[in-house]
Amino acid sequence: MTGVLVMGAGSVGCFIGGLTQLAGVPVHFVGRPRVLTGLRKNGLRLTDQNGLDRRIPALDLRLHEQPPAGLKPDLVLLCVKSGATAEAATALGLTLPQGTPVVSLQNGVANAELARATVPQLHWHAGMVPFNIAELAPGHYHRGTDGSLAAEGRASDVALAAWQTALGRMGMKLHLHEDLAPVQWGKLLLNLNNPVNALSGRPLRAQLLERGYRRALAALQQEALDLLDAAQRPVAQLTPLPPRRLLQVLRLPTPLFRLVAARMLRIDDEARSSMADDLAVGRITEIDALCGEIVRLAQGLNRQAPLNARMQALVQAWPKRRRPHSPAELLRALGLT
Ligand SMILES: NC(=O)C1=CN([C@@H]2O[C@H](COP(=O)(O)OP(=O)(O)OC[C@H]3O[C@@H](n4cnc5c(N)ncnc54)[C@H](OP(=O)(O)O)[C@@H]3O)[C@@H](O)[C@H]2O)C=CC1
Ligand SMILES: CC(C)(CO)C(=O)C(=O)O
Repeated sequence: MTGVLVMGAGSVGCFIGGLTQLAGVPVHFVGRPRVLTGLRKNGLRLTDQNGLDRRIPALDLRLHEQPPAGLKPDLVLLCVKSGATAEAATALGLTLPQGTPVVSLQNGVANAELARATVPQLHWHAGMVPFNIAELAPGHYHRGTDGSLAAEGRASDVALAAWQTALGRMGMKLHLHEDLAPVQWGKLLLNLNNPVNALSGRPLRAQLLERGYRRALAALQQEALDLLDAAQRPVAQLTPLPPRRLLQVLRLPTPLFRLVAARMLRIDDEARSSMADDLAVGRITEIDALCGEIVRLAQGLNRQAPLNARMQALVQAWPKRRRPHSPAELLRALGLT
């Protein structure tokens, strides 16, 4: 590959862009001054829970505040939060040659579609990142859980196939799917934990070890799964257990949950959801792309999604509250006691 452009150098962009560069592909990073300053000062360090610890010196990083004019990357990775999709897509559309492939590595099910509607001249692919990435220090990004990447595409998509090969050199798998929607819905179900985690104020592992938070998550997922069934939308299984079986496991008492969900609990002690990061620094969250998507799914069926709607309201009310919800408070607020 001659070059990859990362649009949105943050946790996902720096980690996956960094791996791509370590695989021998020149990578350009477009990001905010706060992030670029850290990268210029410290270089990029990538670590993971399996012992990865690699550095890219600052001098070897290609850093930009805007997509550079005249650049013709083989592939672009869109790594901004959902609320920034339209603006980032527009900036890409102004500089990239027509037909440049762009993979959205964002959560939610609608980002690639929104980008396509905003800038139809680029070639948009949905994508999915299953693992957690945290910025541990300026320039240091850490992967705290496992999993393989997925993207909408075929082996005949030259740039995607080349990226897949490059990532393979770094031990990272990328699965290509002609239709990514079932995978995206499967990921969205898992991401219904993002607001639970964010409102808990705890790291993911500690939060999942509290039965009250797991009951809240199971209720949100059950509401979503019932609606997905009613809408006849297939949902891919992204965890060792099928989604409905996972609901039962989430509701188990904690000692049993620890035993049955040992693999799910292979999470670094400090890992938090990306929404927890947003609440911590007062950014707009992706709640509309997660619970909001379930509420819209219900509306399309002339039904309601009261739990996901309440969760959406709780996250939106965070700036007034700014105090974590205990498990009992969260269950009460969702009407689950
Ligand atoms: N972190 C994780 O563990 C995972 C995240 N995801 C998903 O990946 C996506 C990215 O998440 P994450 O990496 O955590 O987000 P981050 O906030 O860490 O990174 C995104 C970065 O892009 C910047 N940005 C936004 N718009 C532009 C622009 N027009 N030009 C340049 N930079 C821009 C943001 O700046 P600013 O804050 O100023 O907008 C921010 O620094 C989200 O959809 C998330 O849900 C998926 C799986 C795991
Ligand atoms: C990996 C996962 C599910 C949880 O960290 C995530 O997607 C996020 O934090 O947004």
